[in-house]
Amino acid sequence: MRNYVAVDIGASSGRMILGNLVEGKLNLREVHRFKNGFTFRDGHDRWEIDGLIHEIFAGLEKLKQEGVTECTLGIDTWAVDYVLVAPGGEKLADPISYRDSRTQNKIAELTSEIQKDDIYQKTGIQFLELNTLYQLYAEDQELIKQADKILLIPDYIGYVLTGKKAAETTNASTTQMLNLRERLFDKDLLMHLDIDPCQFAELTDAGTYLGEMKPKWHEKYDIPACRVITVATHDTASAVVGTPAKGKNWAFLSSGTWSLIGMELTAPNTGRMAFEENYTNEWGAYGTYRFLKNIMGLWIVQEIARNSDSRLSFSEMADQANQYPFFKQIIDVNDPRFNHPVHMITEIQNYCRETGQDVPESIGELTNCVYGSLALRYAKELEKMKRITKRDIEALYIVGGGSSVAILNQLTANLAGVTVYAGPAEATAVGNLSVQMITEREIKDVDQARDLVRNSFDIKEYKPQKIESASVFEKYDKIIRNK
Ligand SMILES: Nc1ncnc2c1ncn2[C@@H]1O[C@H](COP(=O)(O)OP(=O)(O)OP(=O)(O)O)[C@@H](O)[C@H]1O
Ligand SMILES: C[C@H](O)[C@H](O)[C@@H](O)C(=O)CO
Ligand SMILES: [Mg+2]
Repeated sequence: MRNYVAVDIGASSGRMILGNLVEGKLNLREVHRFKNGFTFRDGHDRWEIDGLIHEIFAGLEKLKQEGVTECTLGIDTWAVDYVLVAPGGEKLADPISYRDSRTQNKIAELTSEIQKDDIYQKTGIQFLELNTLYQLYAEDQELIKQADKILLIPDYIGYVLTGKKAAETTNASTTQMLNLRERLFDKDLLMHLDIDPCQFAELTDAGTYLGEMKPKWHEKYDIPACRVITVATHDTASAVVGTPAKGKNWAFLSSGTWSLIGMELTAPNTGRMAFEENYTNEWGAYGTYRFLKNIMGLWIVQEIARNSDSRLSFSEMADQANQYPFFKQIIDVNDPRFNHPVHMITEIQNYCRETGQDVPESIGELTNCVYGSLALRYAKELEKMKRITKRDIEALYIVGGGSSVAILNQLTANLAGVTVYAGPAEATAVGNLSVQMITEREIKDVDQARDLVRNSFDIKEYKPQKIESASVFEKYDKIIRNK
């Protein structure tokens, strides 16, 4: 039996999951879980990248102690953030989080120098201030000059483990610097940022063998022999691979810190409506495109938890949210004020006060407000996607931690009028493992992987129930318009 290990590090948590194929089913076992998050250091919000790498070795040591002597390993993480690597291979600084304030107003500045439409036609990527393009535009230019390589987070971790540098395409596309037609980092954008093309590693597609674990790590840690495979290293791309979809007219919602709602296309859509609605064409595994929209997601719930000292678990917060009527308060979850406020609870309360709504006080009321507002935004975006792609959507597959929120799944089904299939919560890790198994030829392709997911996990179905939604959408539109 072959051992596959997924290292899946999201913005709020990381996990290492052992996957095995046993009698036609995918067996998962969580080996190690750890917290992730950024702290304010040296003038910016920074990730503890050394700490994350230490957690990977801790998880591998646990595996070895449990008798696993060899495995393949794939790494996926959140997008856009990078490490500047010196010619000697050491990092020049701890990576800065995409939520850092350094990119505020950088889209306006850069697009006063390069037309927004030009950037979109080159890259097909949504305009978000967190994109690598604006981070590098805001970066310490001296530090960039010292960098031999600019490696995105999962590529950097792969480099530390194996000594091999790569720029995996699903994650590289999130930089908003890949040229769709040339399938290279766009020369004009690089020149505008005064970045030498060789400061990026060679573009590498998901499903490529990267290398063995460096010998020095076997001297330092008692770990299995690992062959590292470059998977779909953008966590959302792995989540899409691990989505148990079948047929054609389906959409996905990768629901975690972010809610990424989209469709898997075989060609990018950079038409006028896609541009005006700020839809993105992130590259998917195996030549697909993830036509999607970033929605602020359960980050807002995470911050409510943090503001209330996490005295309730996420499931207790969901239970309490359920005790109140939905849509009593509605917020625009994508309002930039919710990106990184000093105090999320206060921010939500101020928003409700400013829009003439009752102010939510308890954790239950606040969580209720967020869930109702998310479900409304999901339904709105599904409608937009149908108009832009001229394709019907009959099913929405919700995967990730957010798929555990039954009421959110049901509200979404009711408002969108589509059947929602929820799970697996660890779809990202499942997609990571699937690409490893395809690369090792233990399974044939993504279709077979998705069949496997359907047969291996409990996927819950939420049929749309008839609700009076017209007034809810009217209230939503009025609040969003008048905010
Ligand atoms: N049992 C639960 N009940 C309610 N909400 C839950 C539950 N479990 C997880 N969640 C929600 O899912 C979110 C975490 O989802 P997930 O684990 O997919 O995120 P992540 O992988 O850590 O981060 P990222 O989205 O960056 O990948 C939590 O913030 C919480 O809101
Ligand atoms: C910035 C986010 O990381 C990115 O947009 C999103 O796709 C993601 O990676 C969610 O984990
Ligand atoms: Mg995740």
